[in-house]
Amino acid sequence: MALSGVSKDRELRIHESLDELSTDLADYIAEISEAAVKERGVFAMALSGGSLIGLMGKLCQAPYNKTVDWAKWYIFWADERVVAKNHVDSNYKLAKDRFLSKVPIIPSHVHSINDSVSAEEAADEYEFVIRQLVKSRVISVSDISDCPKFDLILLGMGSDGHVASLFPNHSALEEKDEWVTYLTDSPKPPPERITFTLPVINSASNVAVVVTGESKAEAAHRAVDGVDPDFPSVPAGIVQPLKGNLAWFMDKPAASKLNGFQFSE
Ligand SMILES: O=C1O[C@H](COP(=O)(O)O)[C@@H](O)[C@H](O)[C@H]1O
Repeated sequence: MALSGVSKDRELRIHESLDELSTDLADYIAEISEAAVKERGVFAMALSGGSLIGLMGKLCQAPYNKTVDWAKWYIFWADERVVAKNHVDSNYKLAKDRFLSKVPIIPSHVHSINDSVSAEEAADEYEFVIRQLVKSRVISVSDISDCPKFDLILLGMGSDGHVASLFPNHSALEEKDEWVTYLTDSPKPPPERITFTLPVINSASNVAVVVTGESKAEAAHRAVDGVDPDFPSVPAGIVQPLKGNLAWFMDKPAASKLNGFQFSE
């Protein structure tokens, strides 16, 4: 790793290259899955879309393709665009093409949204599915928030600082009662989306935020370097698991505007 450090309970893992970041991310996911399978017998992970999925590519290669206990994996989406599953904008399609089709995860363990109903119905149905899987303990439950406790939630971040489909100044950010909410006016196309709410994200055992590229440096600075009344934070800055671990994976361009940290080589 190029640099590592801790800031306000966030572990910062800053890498020289995308290749190095991908290897570290694959190691991190494999370790968390192994620990979850040992402790609970299953591993429940929620994905996002975007650049994150390409950066997970090493999980499809040796040694992980042989060492990971794929049959125990359950896959969810922290956010999804309400489009057909074969649509170019579908987060499911991206994950299927680049990751799920290359590893032996059991198809019935892959829980994607219903793409043939409205965004509101898709969010309600997805929350219902998650509630059933909490009941059967495929997904654990938080002892402090009454929310599902995913073993791992993987988030990307947009250059505006959004995570999942929680955008700056959008009312979905304030949703406290639902586990899954919906948008019909996403500032980034497509407009119709479902998203995990902040209480669900912040109830996970582990959350990783994966951020690359200079276009995200300003938002990463806002999120990591904290809140100042004249310098508002962004949704990524409010991701702070109540009891879980938070790790930020960055390349150097994304980390180039961070300040105030002690890094060790
Ligand atoms: O719209 C979305 O954008 C974010 C960030 O995507 P990236 O390509 O800039 O990494 C993604 O994490 C989210 O899941 C997706 O729906």
